[in-house]
Amino acid sequence: MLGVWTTTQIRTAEDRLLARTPDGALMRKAAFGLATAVLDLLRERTGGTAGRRVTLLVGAGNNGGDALWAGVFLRRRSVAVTAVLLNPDRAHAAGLAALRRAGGRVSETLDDPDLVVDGIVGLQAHGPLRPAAAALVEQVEVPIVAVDLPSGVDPDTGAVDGPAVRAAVTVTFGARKPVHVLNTTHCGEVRLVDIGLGPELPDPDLIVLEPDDVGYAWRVPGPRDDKYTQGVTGIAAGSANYPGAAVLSSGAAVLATSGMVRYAGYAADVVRGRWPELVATGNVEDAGRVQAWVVGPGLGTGQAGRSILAAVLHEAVPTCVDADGITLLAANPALWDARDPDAPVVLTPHDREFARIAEPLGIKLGADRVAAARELAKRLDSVVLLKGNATVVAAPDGRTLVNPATSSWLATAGSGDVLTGLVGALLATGLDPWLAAGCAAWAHVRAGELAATADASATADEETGVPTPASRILEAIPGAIRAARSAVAAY
Ligand SMILES: NC(=O)C1=CN([C@@H]2O[C@H](COP(=O)(O)OP(=O)(O)OC[C@H]3O[C@@H](n4cnc5c(N)ncnc54)[C@H](O)[C@@H]3O)[C@@H](O)[C@H]2O)[C@@H](O)CC1
Ligand SMILES: [K+]
Repeated sequence: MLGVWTTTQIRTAEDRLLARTPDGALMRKAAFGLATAVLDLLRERTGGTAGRRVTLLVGAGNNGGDALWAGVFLRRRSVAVTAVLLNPDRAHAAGLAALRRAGGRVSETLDDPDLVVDGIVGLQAHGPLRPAAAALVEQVEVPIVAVDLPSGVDPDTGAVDGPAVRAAVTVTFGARKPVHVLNTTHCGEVRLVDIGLGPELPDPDLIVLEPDDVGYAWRVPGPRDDKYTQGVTGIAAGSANYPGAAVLSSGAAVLATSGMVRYAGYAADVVRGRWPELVATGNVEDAGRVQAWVVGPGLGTGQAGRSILAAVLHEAVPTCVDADGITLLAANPALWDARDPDAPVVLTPHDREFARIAEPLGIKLGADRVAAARELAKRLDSVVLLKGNATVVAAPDGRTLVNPATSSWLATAGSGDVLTGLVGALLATGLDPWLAAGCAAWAHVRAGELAATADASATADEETGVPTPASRILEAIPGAIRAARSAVAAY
């Protein structure tokens, strides 16, 4: 499990650490780690380091100071270093003097570098890049190493509102900040340099699940288990017009766990034809006992869908409500009010569904997606899984995890139906609903990655992957589970 801390938490921890550390020591530790990453990238991109050219973009604060001190270390490895000072009067004085002594140059232009270091702004960043910085960044045609975070991106929300640095590598210090998991597109590869902050940090504000966390949580059958004891999943999805959603959600549940899956709805024949191991009936009341329901994908938003949703909520077991189920809930608050408050609910909205259900409660989905998901989770006393490039999963008690995307291939029709089936299957195993949603989101991303690359060792970025329809994501679920389970085995 990886921890993520807000900038306020980090500043407080840094102040405590600074108070018991000699002047400048932390910055030099940070800068040394930064220089190491720059050298690695230079080697990777140019085959060497000596004589290569690095330009530092230096802002007014300590972020620029880190860049200048890294320049000093780079000079010791015979790298030609140029510093462009965005605010010459306020550049970090000691760092600038040391760089000059080490033979670094100050220039007003980029000077045709092999690599650029973005030390424009760090923890104190507010709003988009200012015009002078934006103009410089726009001219850069080589890889950028961001100091602490890519300038122009909000450190706490990852939001971008105007020009911003898109880094190949981001080198951060002491602890991961929200930007590093909420906006992987602008951060690139994130490297964490230890500056001894650990003992000063409180509990993290957000967490990111790692493969072994998912592997531990994923229930597998033991010698005494049968098909019922592992949790039976019920799927109420699809309609006469949209049987596909039912096939995808049911399939994800069938592949996710070894327990039984039941289907209830208008697509029973189609679903049974595709998944013979599943037990299908026409309606929820006849489905038999399940430990968790999935309701919503492809249900339609008319009277028929409304009745199915009401029937599922009446069962009072852990339930994942998705897609049309969310739209129906938003339009029929009475259904929500009538549910058993002790039966956990996981809502899995995309942005528009989120707005439908949250806006009547006065909750707006703005730049701070974590805050919005938390607020809705609290207000509805439910787990909220807010889909997006980074998926946010908030529990009513405030626990929040982020599942960063590794590519955008999952943005495809039917992809959400697969995710819902995974959530439902994990709920049925009795897993804590917040963790169930988080593990499902992790497996979904991993399956998308496997499907897009067809290579278990690769991560799928836009350069190497191929479009991956939802049926392919579905087929890759066993590979994703295997990846999580083998991470446990390797431990
Ligand atoms: N405090 C510490 O213990 C450590 C701090 N470190 C570095 O210090 C950084 C924080 O330094 P500071 O607190 O000096 O603040 P920053 O360097 O983040 O900000 C400096 C200045 O940038 C300006 N600025 C704000 N938004 C801007 C924008 N959108 N475009 C252009 N300029 C903008 C502000 O006027 C601000 O004064 C961290 O990000 C990290 O890089 C590291 O050296 C590690 C240790
Ligand atoms: K920066």
